[in-house]
Formats: sequence, C-alpha cells, structure tokens
Amino acid sequence: MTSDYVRIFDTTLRDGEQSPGCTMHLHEKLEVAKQLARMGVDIIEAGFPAASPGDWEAVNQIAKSVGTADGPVICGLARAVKSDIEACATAIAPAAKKRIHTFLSSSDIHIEYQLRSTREEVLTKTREMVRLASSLCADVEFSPMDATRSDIEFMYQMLAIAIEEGATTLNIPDTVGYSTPEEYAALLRGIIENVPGAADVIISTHCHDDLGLAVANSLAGVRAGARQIECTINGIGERAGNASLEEVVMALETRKQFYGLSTNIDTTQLTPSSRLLSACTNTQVPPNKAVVGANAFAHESGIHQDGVLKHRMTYEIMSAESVGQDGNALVLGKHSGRHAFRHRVQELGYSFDEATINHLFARFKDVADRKKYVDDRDVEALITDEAGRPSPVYELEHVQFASGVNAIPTATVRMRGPNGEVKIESAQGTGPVDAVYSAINKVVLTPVTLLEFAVNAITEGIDAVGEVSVKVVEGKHKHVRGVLTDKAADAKVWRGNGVNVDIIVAAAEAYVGALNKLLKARQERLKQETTARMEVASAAPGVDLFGGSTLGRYE
Ligand SMILES: CC(=O)SCCNC(=O)CCNC(=O)[C@H](O)C(C)(C)COP(=O)(O)OP(=O)(O)OC[C@H]1O[C@@H](n2cnc3c(N)ncnc32)[C@H](O)[C@@H]1OP(=O)(O)O
Ligand SMILES: CC(C)C(=O)C(=O)O
Repeated sequence: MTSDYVRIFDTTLRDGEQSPGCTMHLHEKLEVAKQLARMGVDIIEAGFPAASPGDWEAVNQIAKSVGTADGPVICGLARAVKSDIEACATAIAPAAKKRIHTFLSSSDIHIEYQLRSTREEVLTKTREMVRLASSLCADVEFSPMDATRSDIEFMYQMLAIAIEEGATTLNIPDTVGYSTPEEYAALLRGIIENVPGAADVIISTHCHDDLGLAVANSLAGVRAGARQIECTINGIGERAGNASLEEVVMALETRKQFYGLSTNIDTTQLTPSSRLLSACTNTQVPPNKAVVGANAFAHESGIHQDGVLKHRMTYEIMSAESVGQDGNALVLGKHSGRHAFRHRVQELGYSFDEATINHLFARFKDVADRKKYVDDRDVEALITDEAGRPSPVYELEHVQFASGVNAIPTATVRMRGPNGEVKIESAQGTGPVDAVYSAINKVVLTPVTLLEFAVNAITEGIDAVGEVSVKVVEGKHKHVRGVLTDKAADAKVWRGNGVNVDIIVAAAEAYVGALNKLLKARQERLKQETTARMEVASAAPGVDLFGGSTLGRYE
C-alpha cells in the first residue's frame, strides 16, 4: 500500500522503555503519551500489557486519556501467546482507535534456540494467533522477529499467513541491527513483490541501531515502499536503541524533494518531546545528537560562524526553530573568528572601533586558548576590564612565576615603560602574588600601599575566568583592613581589575592597572604644574621650574 504519506509509529513507551534505566512510572508514560499525541504521531505503542499489571495499567490509562477519536491509534505489544493477546485487547479497549501488535520469530536461530520449536509449529502459531488478534481488534500488526536473519522463503510464507488471517500491517524488524540500507531495501522490495497481498497492506520498518544504521535502514525502507516507520524519541530502545524519531522525520522533511513523502509530525514539538523524555528517564541527550542535541545548531569555528552570520544556510540544513530549539548559537571558543566575536560584543550592547575590537579579540583568543568555553560573562568581563583601562603608562608584557610546597615563590616580569623602554625584574615573595607584585615594584619604582586584594570567579567551573580587584594608594602607609590609619587617610585610592583564567596573571594585571591610573594622574598633575610654572617663569625669569616631585624621580 503506497502513497506519499508515512505513518510515524512511536515505540518510545514500549521498545524505548526496554532501554536499560529508562523504565517510566505511570504518570510519566502518560505525560510522554500526551506529548506524542501533541506532536502528531500516528500510532503510539504504549507498552506490553502482559509484561506486568503496571504496564497493563499504563497502556489502559493511555488508551483512555490519549486514545481519543481524533488522537493517535493506541497499540499494545503481545507475543504470539493467547494470554498476551487477550491482555493486550483489554488494555487498549478504551481507545477510539486501537491496534494489537503481535510477533513471532522467523529466524532459525530464534526458532531453534529461543522458541525451542520448529518452522511448522511457528507457521501454525502465526495462523492461530493472528486469527485470535483479528477477532479482538480490526487493526492487527504482525512482526516476524529477527526478520533480517531469516530464511527469506520461510518468512514469505509466514507473512502470507499473517495477511490471510487479517494482519493489516506487516512490520519487518531488523531486531539485532544487522542489516545495511541496501539489504534492508531489497528485503522489503522482495516482500512487496513476492508475498501475496503484501502490496495491499502497510509495510513497516523497525530498525535497531547496533551498527548505527537504524535511521539509514528505515529511510531505505521507505524508499523501497514502506509507509510506516517505527521509531523512538532520542532513539532510545533495546541495546543501542531504535531509529530516532526526530532524525527520520527531519530527514523526510528536509529532503522532501528526494523522498517525496510527508508525515503528520509537528516538527516544532521534536525538541520539547526529547527534553520531556530525557527528564522522565533521567538520561542526558548527547550534545552532538542530531536535531535535538544541544550542539545541533551551535557553531564554534570562525569560518562557519562567519558563514552563518552572512547566510544561515551556508552551514545549516534546517532551522533550529523548525525543530523547537531556541535558535542557533555562535559559541565562542578558540576556533572563533573576529566576525563572530564582534557580533557577540554587539549583541551584548557594546560598540567599539575596529582597533579596540582587534585588541579585545587578541585578549579573547588568549582566554579561549586556556578555557574550554568562553561565555557572555567572560566577554563582558574582558570588555569591562578594557573600558576601565586608561592607555597604559606601563605595559605588562610578560609574567612568569614559580611556587609550590617548600618552594621559594619567585616571579619575573617584563614591562614596557612610558618611553618604550623594556625592563625585566625578578623578585621573591611570601607567595606567587607577593613575588609578582615585588617584581613589578622593582620596575615601576613607585612606593604604594596595597589596601585591598579581592579574587572573584566570574564564571563557573575549574576553567572559570577569575577577576582580581585591588586598591592602592600612593606612598607607604599604615592601614587596618584597607582603612588608612595615618595622616594620609584621605589619600586618593586607585583601583585596578584584572581578568584572566590564571588568577596570578589577573592579579598582576589588576596591580599594573591600578599603578597606571595612579601614574597617569600624576603625569596629568605634573603637566598642569609645569604649565603653571612656565606661565610664572615667563612672567618672572630665573625661577627653578622643576624644584618639586617629578614622575622621573620614581622611575
Ligand atoms: C525484540 C523485542 O523487543 S521483543 C519484546 C521484548 N520485550 C519484553 O520482553 C518485555 C516484556 N517481557 C516480559 O515481561 C516477560 O518476558 C514476559 C512476561 C513476556 C514473559 O515472561 P516469562 O513467562 O517469565 O518468560 P521469559 O521472559 O523468561 O521467556 C520468554 C518466553 O517467551 C517465549 N517467547 C519469546 N518470544 C515469543 C513470541 N513472540 N511468541 C511466543 N513466545 C515467545 C520464549 O520462548 C520463552 O518461552 P519459554 O518460557 O517457554 O522458554
Ligand atoms: C517486537 C519486535 C517488533 C521488536 O521489537 C524487534 O524485533 O526488535
């Protein structure tokens, strides 16, 4: 039975629940079933009623509350066993549209070892049990379990019997995920061509992912004429799982011209469904999971980000919004480029000239080299740090330090001074920060008092960016917990901030920042004093113009 419509048969609540650790409580199964209905699946396989009273109850509740006339078909699974089929029939009874799905192995390995039976007995059982199911429900699906490892002629016989006894859907399971797309397509074509009546029933795919081919096999199946795909949210299921619903649906949707097929799925419900299931089963969706993974629409590398900023479709084949994700994301990291960085800075509400962007970008790369994720707070921290920084008197070009248990904390700094001169100094200290500050003091030669030193982690995690803020005053003074106690109590306090993944480097940057502000202010003061003296000198020749303190004295 071919048309251009593919039924989506969701088995999250049956095969999906067979995933180790994915068992759900009744209320969770109900919630998931409601979401599946909202999303527009055609059939919900709600469980295996004979498995336990709890599963019977879950199937029955779903049949009652989700199996409405305009809702999905509610299906239950049953072995080719009378009591299983009867339990299934009673469980699904309240649904407006219902289906019994019964199965029996067709492969010799299953028949001989698992069923401890014979081909003849299996054919008889198929006839009796499909007949029973059909007597209880008009809509019957039959699966020859382990179809892809079965003798093909024998399976044809089994399927023909199932059709004769009323099966309306033939599901062809690749139970152990053994098939390849070409083989699976050939298998389905063979069934449609060779099994009497097969062209008049719905052929269905049910593929497992043991070789990572479940989605590819399912798609090959619909190319070969299948019009039902059995699949699960997030691809959960026995062992490596089933074909993932979101992947098959989006493959059909995105490649509509190629497949020429449609489904009833509201694709914007894919991510909400994935998240609901994830919460109910307490399992994380891998970030790189197609369609619903956190990284499915995240671009980290500069070339891709630049492309996406210029035109989304350069690197996206579907939109994040079309599958219910919040939107795409340009994730800043060490592979990012200037375009993405500038874009993020603008998104954060800042605008800078090209030179500043380039400077910020260089600092960002430095952070990104040492940090796995650079988030908005990191970028904001860099911007704030940059904005509060006057053009430096001293530039900290290099800082290195050594510290440890029973080690003498030692630091070396290389700094460029106001006239472009480079100075290198080393010092020891009580700890690495003290050693770095002592080395900086040896370069700057400006007596100061450190009033406050505070460390703050701006972002979380072991690779977080740290911020150090310091307060200094000019000269050597006494203070108690940052409050000056001597005659300089009203001295101007200079603040500095440093932001870096390395807290010692952040401390060095903060200190140099505060010193620069102090020295800059003094330069300004001196300039004003000089201008005033010049004016006096031109009015009274012979006066000593530079009798007071000078910046040069400290250098
Ligand atoms: C590929 C699939 O996903 S198939 C579905 C798998 N899902 C499940 O098994 C979940 C629900 N299952 C259960 O709760 C239990 O297995 C039950 C209630 C169905 C059966 O439990 P038990 O009676 O204790 O049997 P157990 O599970 O140990 O063994 C399975 C029996 O079913 C038989 N069996 C397996 N498949 C079928 C079948 N399609 N039709 C008839 N009998 C079958 C086995 O041969 C075995 O029979 P045996 O006891 O005569 O040796
Ligand atoms: C019951 C059948 C359809 C099954 O789950 C399988 O064979 O994998």
